[in-house]
Amino acid sequence: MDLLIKNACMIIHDNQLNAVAIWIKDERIHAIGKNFDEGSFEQIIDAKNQLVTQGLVDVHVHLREPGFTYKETIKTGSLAASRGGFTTICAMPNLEPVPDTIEKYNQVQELISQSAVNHVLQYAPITKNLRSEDLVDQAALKNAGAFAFTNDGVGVQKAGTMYLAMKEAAKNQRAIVAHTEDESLLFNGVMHKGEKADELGLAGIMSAAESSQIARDLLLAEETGVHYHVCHVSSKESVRVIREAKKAGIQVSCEVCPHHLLFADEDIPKNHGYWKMNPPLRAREDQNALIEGLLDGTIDCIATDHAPHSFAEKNQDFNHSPFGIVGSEYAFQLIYTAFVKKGIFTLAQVIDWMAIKPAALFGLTVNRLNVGDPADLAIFDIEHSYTVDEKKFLSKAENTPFIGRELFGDTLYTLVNGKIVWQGGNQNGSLANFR
Ligand SMILES: NC(=O)N[C@@H](CC(=O)O)C(=O)O
Ligand SMILES: [Zn+2]
Repeated sequence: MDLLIKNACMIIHDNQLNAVAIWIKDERIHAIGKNFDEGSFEQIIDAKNQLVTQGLVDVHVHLREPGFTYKETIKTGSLAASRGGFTTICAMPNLEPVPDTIEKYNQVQELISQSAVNHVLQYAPITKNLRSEDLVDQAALKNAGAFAFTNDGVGVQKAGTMYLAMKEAAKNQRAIVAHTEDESLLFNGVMHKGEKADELGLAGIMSAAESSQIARDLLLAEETGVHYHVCHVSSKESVRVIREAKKAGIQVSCEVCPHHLLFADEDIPKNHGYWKMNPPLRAREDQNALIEGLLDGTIDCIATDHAPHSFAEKNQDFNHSPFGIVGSEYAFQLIYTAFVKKGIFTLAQVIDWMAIKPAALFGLTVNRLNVGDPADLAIFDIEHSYTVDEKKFLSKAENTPFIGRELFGDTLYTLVNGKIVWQGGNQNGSLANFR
């Protein structure tokens, strides 16, 4: 089918292109230009006053299938991501069973091929059952399609285990993606250690629980030469050690989550599970260090850590709720509203952090808006504002502190391989200067 997106505004490397047309044919971008004969297209999308971007890429989501389908499924999680403009998402392996053998990994792949509406790439774990003991067979899982290895949800507690995993991953040319958390430094903490935790009478998690394990891993990454990627960096010390490691030539990359960029612990209004996530919201200076880290290139990309849980699980206080918040459906909109509209980030930077860099880090195929690229695209009505309404979520879950927030940038369309997988409300905004 031939589809034309006309009057598109696109940002390519800081240049804004207005009123261009994108011709999509056979799942790919066939041509980009101005004067196509509209009569020869089966479908035409008029993107007047709207922003057309490469499909967004989220390297950190939890889809919960198999094992926890009451929280989310591959179908609902991938739909939620499509609504957010994501065309590729990378799913964490803290599932039941953990896909730590080829058989179990292939079973998840089969479920993905049956029900995902966008590209879902499944991570394989670093160790069997996510425990810091036996390594998985990386070479076999790589052959089965594993694009990277992670124990997200828990840290790899033993340095020796991490070292051996990194050595193997370097050999297999795969990244080690690390949730860093030294369990001996947790002391039953449920939120960031500081005044707010004291005020709420809750046990705190010190930043060093995260940053000390990053420091350990950076030296092991140097020793092994592996590509080491750090999940959801949350503290200023973590940013500092990663910045130093990059200067020293260590092959490290990292991601930050929207909630850590938008909030600090002092913003937590009450002792409620919708504010509980791992790592926790830290101090204002940590939040500022994360923004700085993105701007100076220490932090490579933005990832949501979409972590759905049931209402009953999350509608409790900090001591009883599990960690995690959902994020797929409004991540771009949060960043656009809080940072681009205020002139802190440019749209080109955000597209880089949410579409281009995350794909490049792991060698994933991505649309770069070149002719011949897969037609993975999102169209945002950038000036249309709406309120985050959990009742409209496509995710099964609604656990997020962003409920009720006013955001700009409704997702009008998400296209995967040239096929419309999400179509939103059709409000016309006005074409502002998107940068
Ligand atoms: N981030 C969270 O708070 N929770 C995640 C695990 C994780 O990403 O660490 C989950 O699986 O629920
Ligand atoms: Zn994690």
